[in-house]
Amino acid sequence: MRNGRAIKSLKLTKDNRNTLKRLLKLIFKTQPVWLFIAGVSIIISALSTVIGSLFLKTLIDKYITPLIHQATPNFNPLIRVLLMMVGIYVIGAIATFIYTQIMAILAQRVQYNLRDEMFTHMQTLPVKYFDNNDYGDIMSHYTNDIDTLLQMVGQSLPQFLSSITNFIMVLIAMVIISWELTLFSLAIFASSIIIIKTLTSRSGHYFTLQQKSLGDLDGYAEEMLTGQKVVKVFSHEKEAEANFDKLNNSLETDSGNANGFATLLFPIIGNLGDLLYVLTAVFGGALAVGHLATLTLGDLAAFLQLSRTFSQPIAQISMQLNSIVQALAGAQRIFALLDQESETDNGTITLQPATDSATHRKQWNWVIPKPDGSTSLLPLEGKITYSHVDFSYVPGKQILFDVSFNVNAGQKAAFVGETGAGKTTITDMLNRFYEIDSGTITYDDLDIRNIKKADLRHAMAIVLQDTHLFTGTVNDNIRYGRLDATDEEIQQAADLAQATDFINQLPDKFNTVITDDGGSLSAGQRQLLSIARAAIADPPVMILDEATSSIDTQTEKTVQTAMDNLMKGRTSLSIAHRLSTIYNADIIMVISGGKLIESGNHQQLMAQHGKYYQLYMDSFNGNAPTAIPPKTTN
Ligand SMILES: Nc1ncnc2c1ncn2[C@@H]1O[C@H](COP(=O)(O)OP(=O)(O)OP(=O)(O)O)[C@@H](O)[C@H]1O
Repeated sequence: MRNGRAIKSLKLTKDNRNTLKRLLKLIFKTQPVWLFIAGVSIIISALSTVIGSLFLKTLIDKYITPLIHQATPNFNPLIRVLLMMVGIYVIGAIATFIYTQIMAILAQRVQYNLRDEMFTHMQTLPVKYFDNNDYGDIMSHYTNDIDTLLQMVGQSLPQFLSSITNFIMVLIAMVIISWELTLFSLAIFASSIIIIKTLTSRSGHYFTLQQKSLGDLDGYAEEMLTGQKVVKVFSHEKEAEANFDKLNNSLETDSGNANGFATLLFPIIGNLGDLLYVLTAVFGGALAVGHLATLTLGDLAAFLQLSRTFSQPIAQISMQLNSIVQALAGAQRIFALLDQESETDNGTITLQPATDSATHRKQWNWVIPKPDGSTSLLPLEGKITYSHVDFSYVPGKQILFDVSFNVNAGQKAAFVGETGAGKTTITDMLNRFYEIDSGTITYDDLDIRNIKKADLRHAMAIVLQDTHLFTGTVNDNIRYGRLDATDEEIQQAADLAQATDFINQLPDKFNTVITDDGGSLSAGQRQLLSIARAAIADPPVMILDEATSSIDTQTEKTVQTAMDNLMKGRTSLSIAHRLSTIYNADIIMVISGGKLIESGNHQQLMAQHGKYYQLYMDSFNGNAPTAIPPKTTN
């Protein structure tokens, strides 16, 4: 089961209690003063209910009953106390208004902070996290989980606290009036609690299933949306629909069960309240009539009123517990994301710009700290060396075996090999998306583990097979490579990337807004923009994953020219899917099953008559050109 989906049992287990504690701490940290005011308002609101009910006893015994025996009753004292009673309830209503408003605002604040914290933390997570969790799942933290949490902090939690406070105060007031009647009510209450507990634990279980089904459905819908073209191309619409129906059905069943239980709870508990009321009235009447307890008419009326308000919080507590339990599932998933370990970085070597005094060209230096606190400088050149590199994504399933090679600054290196051989994995090791198991990788003879990750990544640019464009103008998308690039530099990068022609045909040229990951552009055009983006970053090392997507021959030529331009004067590691593009590479490395099995230039490898020779002949269906293009260097 994947991390994001690992929802644990939702009974109020230790884990759940810890989540609740952590959440309460978070709420407290957000606005302690307002939280305190809300707490006081909850107490005032509960007090007004109790005092109002107790007033009923005084009202009946001291003001109404004596009036019955008076020939000319004076209603003024009665009106006075009635007004006082109204005053008490008004104060209670104001207090309720205050705490509900405060909690609603507080909930928004908590939600805002959590979203912010989640997004900030997400930026620090290693690529591994995104490789191992699907986007739908991660997205649902920002939508469902946060929403249920908002509901909980804004409504369920304050209502729950208010119900508990009411419950305690009402209980005290009931004992003051009659301990016998209170004991009787408590006995009935205890039986209700047992029933409620059974129901809520069942419903908690179903809510967990519901959240999980929702995550599955979201994940699937997202996957189908992003892969919609592939679904259509392979005519898998029916299967996609059938799978969706399956997930939708299980969501329906799970939410049916969860909500069925939740809606079942309210009437059951409501009726328990009525039962309590009737039984208390009968029992209280019997006590009074049988003179078994000193109960006045006022006592009985106030007690019945209290027992009414006593059963209400019970009904509410159980409902609110349901929402809280449901929100805790979301909170647990959010905290699980926040607890994901950030990418660690022990690198101390950094990059620093320097201007070459002779050429006035901007250059970069590695700044290497020394034990005595001083630093030494080393020019950034772009020499890459792998020594005996082993790597596994998952422990026990090794992908790279003893990979060693050297690419000098300015050289072109190309990786070839069957699909899944490990070409992309080799290049991913250089920017430390993953850590190698053993061996070393050096950049300008510096172990990359000693270089700060941000600076290491700054020292190279990647043009991926699947380009990603952000919503924004063409300018913005190219500038993503270097945020301080001027418009003129962007123009030059676009020229280098052969992208100017097509950009000028767009409605607003460089200011045309691109949406939907550049959906309105062709695969080749998207590739050219991503080449321009890499060109503007202008690092000495380029990693190029050649596009496998079918682009027409003319565009392919343009992309190739753009790539060649990009490689000029730099070290390049390219993953070649078409052998025709790598004749003039300085080193061609043949990868098979995670091992480097042959290396050399085109002529050397052809002369070996090994795997490369075979691949080359196969790619021309045995009709390889007899004259092999001569090796050229830039
Ligand atoms: N994130 C990952 N987690 C686990 N295994 C992975 C991951 N990425 C790749 N692999 C596995 O590593 C192996 C090498 O994959 P890699 O993408 O490096 O091959 P490749 O030679 O670049 O293939 P292609 O030419 O198809 O792009 C494959 O078996 C692949 O399934």
